[in-house]
Amino acid sequence: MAAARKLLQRWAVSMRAVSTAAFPQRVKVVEVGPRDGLQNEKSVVPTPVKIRLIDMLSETGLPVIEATSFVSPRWVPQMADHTEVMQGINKLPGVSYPVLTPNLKGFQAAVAAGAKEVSIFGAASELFTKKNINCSIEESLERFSEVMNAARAASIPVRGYVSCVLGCPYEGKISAAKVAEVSKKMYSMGCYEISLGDTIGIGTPGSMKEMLAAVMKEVPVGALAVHCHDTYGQALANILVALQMGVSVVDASVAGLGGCPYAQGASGNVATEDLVYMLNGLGIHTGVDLQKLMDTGTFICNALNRRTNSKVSQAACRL
Ligand SMILES: CC(C)(COP(=O)([O-])OP(=O)([O-])OC[C@H]1O[C@@H](n2cnc3c(N)ncnc32)[C@H](O)[C@@H]1OP(=O)([O-])[O-])[C@@H](O)C(=O)NCCC(=O)NCCSC(=O)C[C@@](C)(O)CC(=O)[O-]
Repeated sequence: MAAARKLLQRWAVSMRAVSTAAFPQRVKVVEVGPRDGLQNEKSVVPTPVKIRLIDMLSETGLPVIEATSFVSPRWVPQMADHTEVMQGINKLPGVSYPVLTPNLKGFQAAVAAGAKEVSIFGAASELFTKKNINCSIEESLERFSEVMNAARAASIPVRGYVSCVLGCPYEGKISAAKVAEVSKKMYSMGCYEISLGDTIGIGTPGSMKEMLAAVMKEVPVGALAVHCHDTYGQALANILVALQMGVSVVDASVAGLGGCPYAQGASGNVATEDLVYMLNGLGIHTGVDLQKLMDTGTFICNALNRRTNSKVSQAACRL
């Protein structure tokens, strides 16, 4: 493993020959593996495994680890142990552990379990919104404003997701104007950050550029994040375009775990290991220890009895 580490560092340094003038100097990596990664697992992942995963991720230097979601256990049984997870993890100072809350009920349960930050999740597609949270876009925004009011009263920061920004499993193409409209509404409500989700990983650098250009007219780039699933192998390329356009917050999932239960066939998010490797190569600071991250990926893949989706971890295993 020490040899693998040395080689990875050497490659990362040699890659810095690439001009980095156009990129942000620092990127905040938002780890979504414990939530986005595990919500779609067929067999129930034992709560102690989830807690160990989050505790290992906390030791890697990641600043944000999305821990779980306070959604209906009938809709997403895999997240039914949200309270036990929130109360079982070792919360390190300086790391935030946001959770998903679709409505006021979820928000109240999250706060009771000790959450200090939450995320609301909307979409730029009517059909996806219906399948995912059982309401229209307009109704979802009404529910979110109740969450925002309660969060404001409790001084809890709220992140907003907009799904299907580059395509929808039910409606197909989604216009950049619609993504910009929903993003603007969620930002105006008080979300401190809007994470733009390519839920089915169908985007390309071309469609990412067009969508971001439209959204950036409505929401400051400093308040934007990208959340790229890797279904079509485009995630890193799409993220690179986002970085070039000034985005400095990127979501990722350790070992590339995951998918959305309401987006059939969608694969996991970009693997955090691959993202950190690319950012290291660009000389962009993340504060994340790649080796510890790879060890964490190995832990969760062994626990789930599956192969990692991280190309970097696959390569390191062959060294
Ligand atoms: C939003 C609901 C609850 C509406 O579901 P509903 O059935 O319309 O809700 P309802 O208000 O009619 O209530 C029905 C029952 O659910 C209960 N209920 C109501 N709310 C909650 C709650 N918060 N927690 C626990 N229970 C709840 C409520 O109390 C009631 O219980 P009953 O009286 O029948 O016993 C449901 O559709 C749901 O839970 N959906 C979650 C779907 C989900 O988690 N999807 C995955 C996350 S999104 C994603 O992955 C995309 C993202 C973020 O990663 C970005 C990207 O990739 O694009």
